[in-house]
Amino acid sequence: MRVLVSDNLGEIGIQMFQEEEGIEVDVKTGLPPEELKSIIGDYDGLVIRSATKVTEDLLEAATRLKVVGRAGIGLDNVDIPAATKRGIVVMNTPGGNVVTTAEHAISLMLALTRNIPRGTSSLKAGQWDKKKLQGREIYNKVLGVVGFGKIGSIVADRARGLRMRVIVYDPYVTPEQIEKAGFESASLEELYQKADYITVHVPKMKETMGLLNKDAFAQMKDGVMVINCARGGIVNEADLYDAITSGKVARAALDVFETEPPGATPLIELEEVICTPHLGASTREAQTNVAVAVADQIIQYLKTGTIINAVNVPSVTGELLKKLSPFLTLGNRMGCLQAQLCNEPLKEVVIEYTGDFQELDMSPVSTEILKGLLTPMIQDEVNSVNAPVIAKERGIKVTETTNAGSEDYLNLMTVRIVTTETTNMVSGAIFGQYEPRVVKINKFRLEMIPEGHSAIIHNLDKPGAIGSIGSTLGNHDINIAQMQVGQDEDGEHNIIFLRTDTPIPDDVVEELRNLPLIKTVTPLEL
Ligand SMILES: NC(=O)C1=CN([C@@H]2O[C@H](COP(=O)(O)OP(=O)(O)OC[C@H]3O[C@@H](n4cnc5c(N)ncnc54)[C@H](O)[C@@H]3O)[C@@H](O)[C@H]2O)C=CC1
Ligand SMILES: O=C(O)C(=O)COP(=O)(O)O
Repeated sequence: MRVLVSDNLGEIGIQMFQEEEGIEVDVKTGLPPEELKSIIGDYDGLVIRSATKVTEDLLEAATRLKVVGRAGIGLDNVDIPAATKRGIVVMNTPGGNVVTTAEHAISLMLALTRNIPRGTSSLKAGQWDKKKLQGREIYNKVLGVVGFGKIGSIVADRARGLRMRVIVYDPYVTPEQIEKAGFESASLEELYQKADYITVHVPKMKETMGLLNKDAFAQMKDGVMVINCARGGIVNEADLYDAITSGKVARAALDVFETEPPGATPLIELEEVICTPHLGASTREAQTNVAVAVADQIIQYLKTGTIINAVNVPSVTGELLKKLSPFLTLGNRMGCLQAQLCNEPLKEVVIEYTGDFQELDMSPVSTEILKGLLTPMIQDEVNSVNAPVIAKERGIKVTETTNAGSEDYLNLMTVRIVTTETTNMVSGAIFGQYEPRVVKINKFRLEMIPEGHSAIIHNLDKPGAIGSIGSTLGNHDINIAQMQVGQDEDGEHNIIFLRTDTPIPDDVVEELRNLPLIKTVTPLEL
């Protein structure tokens, strides 16, 4: 497995890759997009921070890539839908840099209020601007925190320690939760009207781009100060420039920019603006945390399939993986069996878990069923990341239900598929601890080991039918490894499941089909 680190990663993370048997790591930072594209096809894993842009164009060349790991939080530089479509897991390391980033927001607020950058540069230029650089206290001032997630809540807590009055707006956190944490919950309008300082801590998304714009500034107090340590563009830069030059906003502190690096823009050149080059997460502690986390997560995924902190696929911890492992195998085989039993356009897949599944997150098994089902049907490479997306793209409705009781089995999985022509049902269970069995195909009960070269034969339940199958295969030197006969409820028909040591060639399948008591023969590869 080869891993490429394309942005600066803490040395400890690189060492972890180097020390891992079976993993080779290359560090190539600051590559122009075309150069990165020319080498990405050689790698199974990619480690990034905010500089590398993981675009659809790059992913097109990433034929081997299995995982993108972001040493940090924001994933706005990754085309997540494009990665998902290609079956690439995208993971970040939430939590590792949140204290550091919150401390940076607080540092910027204090530096802004007390003119620290301007004091430094004027003193270095030989001046002593005491009067001009008078600041103000933050004590008892109102801080409006927009976004009460991991970083916003730490900023609120630190500001409380500085004896500020903190008000919070976050539409996805209940007022009770905000109040329980000891802060005042506010609407966005109230926050704009009351705050002396506004700091944003929301992700960059369609809904948050330009959140602080012309209309928002118009609602704010005169002389408000604005801090953006989240993402460029959440505070609209052109509108901020106008709000500062018109005197509405007194000052602003920016760590992030609409384009990075931004160059010398009119906004940055304003005396009222202080800025840092996306330093929010840049401390030794945070970079150690995120480097260790990303290296650990990527190693675990590449070596064991354990998924931690992925944003485009459910997490599967080692423990869950162990518990689910037999069901994953069974699910894949059941999907694969269904695909071969009815190869007509799929409309719907209904997955039912009956029995002792209540405590388990079965979504990875459902994905594995879809993977098994879609793989024989389509050309594209289907995997456990993109199977649900491919199903959705093809207009296949997928539903999953979990029920408590099963009459005959401790755990029963049923996959019902609805095609344009028919409905087909397959049920499976785990025997003992690990043995997958298909136990029902529509009305037929059986106990079939779903693996290898197999065939399903429908025949009339009359003497000689089974013998004729055995002799036909024998005549062609095909050894039967397992044979199971299930009887239809009407007693007239049988379903025969055969497992053979070698595949049954097409001409032999045809010969079987022509036997007098045989109705259908479906060869299977499971
Ligand atoms: N400057 C830097 O170096 C760093 C910047 N960041 C940025 O900070 C952002 C926040 O990080 P975390 O706090 O860890 O994320 P988080 O996911 O814990 O919190 C985000 C919060 O924003 C809230 N939110 C979403 N839409 C909102 C809206 N329209 N209005 C108000 N609130 C809204 C969510 O409910 C959530 O509580 C990241 O997405 C990243 O872009 C993160 C780390 C370092
Ligand atoms: O973690 C984040 O979201 C950050 O913005 C940190 O960015 P960086 O890793 O310092 O380029």
